[in-house]
Amino acid sequence: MFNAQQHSPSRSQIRKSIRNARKSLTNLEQEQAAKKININFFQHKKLPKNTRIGLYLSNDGELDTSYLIQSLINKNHQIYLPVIHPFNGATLLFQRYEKNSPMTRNRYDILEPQLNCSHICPLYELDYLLMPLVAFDQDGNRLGMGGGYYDKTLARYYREQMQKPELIGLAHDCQQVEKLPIQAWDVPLQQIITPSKFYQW
Ligand SMILES: Nc1nc2c(c(=O)[nH]1)N(C=O)[C@@H](CNc1ccc(C(=O)N[C@@H](CCC(=O)O)C(=O)O)cc1)CN2
Ligand SMILES: Nc1ncnc2c1ncn2[C@@H]1O[C@H](COP(=O)(O)OP(=O)(O)OP(=O)(O)O)[C@@H](O)[C@H]1O
Repeated sequence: MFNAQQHSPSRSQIRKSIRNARKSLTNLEQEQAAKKININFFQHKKLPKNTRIGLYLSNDGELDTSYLIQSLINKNHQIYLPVIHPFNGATLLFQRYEKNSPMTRNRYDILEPQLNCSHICPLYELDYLLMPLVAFDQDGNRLGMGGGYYDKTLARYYREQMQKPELIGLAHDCQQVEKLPIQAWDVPLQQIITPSKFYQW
């Protein structure tokens, strides 16, 4: 495990080192991790019918969500993916994703659904938000790609202590660090699922 306390690395140093670590995983390791996360998720979460789940399409060595998305769709749950807000460019909208949804690439070359306002779900109507992350620590703190998209999107949710959605991080085991240097706007996670562990705070 990366020992953040001993070397006191900055957020950007941790970001760089963990992004390299997850990008070095082989295709086989990624595939095995994706299958394990699928099993691990359903072992820990018993979903009522038609659960609304915010997810993401993997990029940059992130934990591959494709098996999990397929399983959730097969069980008739509703999947929503992040779309970078077309006007403010700083927060995320969550839009319904189905097998034939038209997709487009955002400014980071990540696939997102083509904006259709009638398919957007307000954040507070999602039951779960499964979030990508670069690094997490033993207190459930999350470090992302550095755009602040999730933190800005969740700012009101955190301030007003909303009940929904439940925030769950998905990560490879190698993305865990001992302690992250945190910032005032960081929104901690309630659970983190890795291929081998389930953390809850
Ligand atoms: N799969 C996935 N989708 C996501 C996120 C994510 O972390 N993962 N996001 C979570 O917020 C948002 C996108 N945020 C991102 C922020 C920075 C970079 C990135 O690659 N930055 C480059 C610099 C690119 C540039 O400025 O042109 C880099 O740091 O190398 C990617 C995504 C929305 N969708
Ligand atoms: N609630 C907020 N209000 C205003 N600015 C914010 C807020 N949250 C984050 N920011 C800004 O966004 C920038 C990036 O934040 P941070 O490094 O925490 O992103 P991240 O968590 O790594 O990325 P992401 O949430 O996109 O995965 C910071 O410079 C910060 O100024």
